[in-house]
Amino acid sequence: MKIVEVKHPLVRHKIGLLRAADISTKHFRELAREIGSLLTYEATTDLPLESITITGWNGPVAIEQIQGKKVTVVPILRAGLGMMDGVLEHLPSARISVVGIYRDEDTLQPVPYFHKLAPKIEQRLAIVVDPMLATGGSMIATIDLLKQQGCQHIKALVLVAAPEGIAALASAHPDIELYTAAIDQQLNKQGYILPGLGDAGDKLFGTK
Ligand SMILES: O=P(O)(O)OC[C@H]1O[C@H](OP(=O)(O)OP(=O)(O)O)[C@H](O)[C@@H]1O
Ligand SMILES: O=c1cc[nH]c(=O)[nH]1
Ligand SMILES: [Mg+2]
Repeated sequence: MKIVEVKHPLVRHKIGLLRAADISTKHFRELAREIGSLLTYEATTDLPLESITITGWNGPVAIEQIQGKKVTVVPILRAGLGMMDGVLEHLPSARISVVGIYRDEDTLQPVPYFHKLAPKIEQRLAIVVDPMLATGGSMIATIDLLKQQGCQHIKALVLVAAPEGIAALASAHPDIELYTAAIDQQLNKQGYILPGLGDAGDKLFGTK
């Protein structure tokens, strides 16, 4: 599995701000969206371009545009919604494929409860977004679902990844690419990432 821990100073700065215990809901949301945008910039460096000729101010001019491959953004509910607008800043025409999965607090197993995928998903690049890759169970279940529907080209964008989650994801889906703003130290006994961000969904939605 290709793993990219983005080292850009803007990303390093913003992920540091996200770790503050007293961060406001507003600031957490802003930073999650902004880092989502910066990760998208990194994750799209290999999108193929094609040349076309258009009419410019002084006649025909050759320009480059991203080739026809369609994109779907896949937020994993709830917390993935916090990164979705950052992706759409760069890919405003992308279809959205919503996947609802929560992690059972006791077993740490992913529990699917909803999905509504974009049409022709087998022809699309899927950019899956979720702030936290902890055990990896939620991301693996989402990618299982996308592949069952025929999706072949998948990139995952997360804010913080635990080594345990990276290993599990690489074992289950070695063909995908993972972009993360930080690889942290470990999981605690409750399956939370250390030093991590705490509960990203609760921080984004103000539910605690
Ligand atoms: O890698 P895992 O061990 O599966 O854990 C990570 C998952 O846990 C969190 O979601 P949560 O279950 O809290 O749902 P929420 O987004 O609705 O808060 C997070 O947003 C991931 O989806
Ligand atoms: O650290 C973690 C792990 C799972 N889910 C979160 O929101 N945070
Ligand atoms: Mg949560």
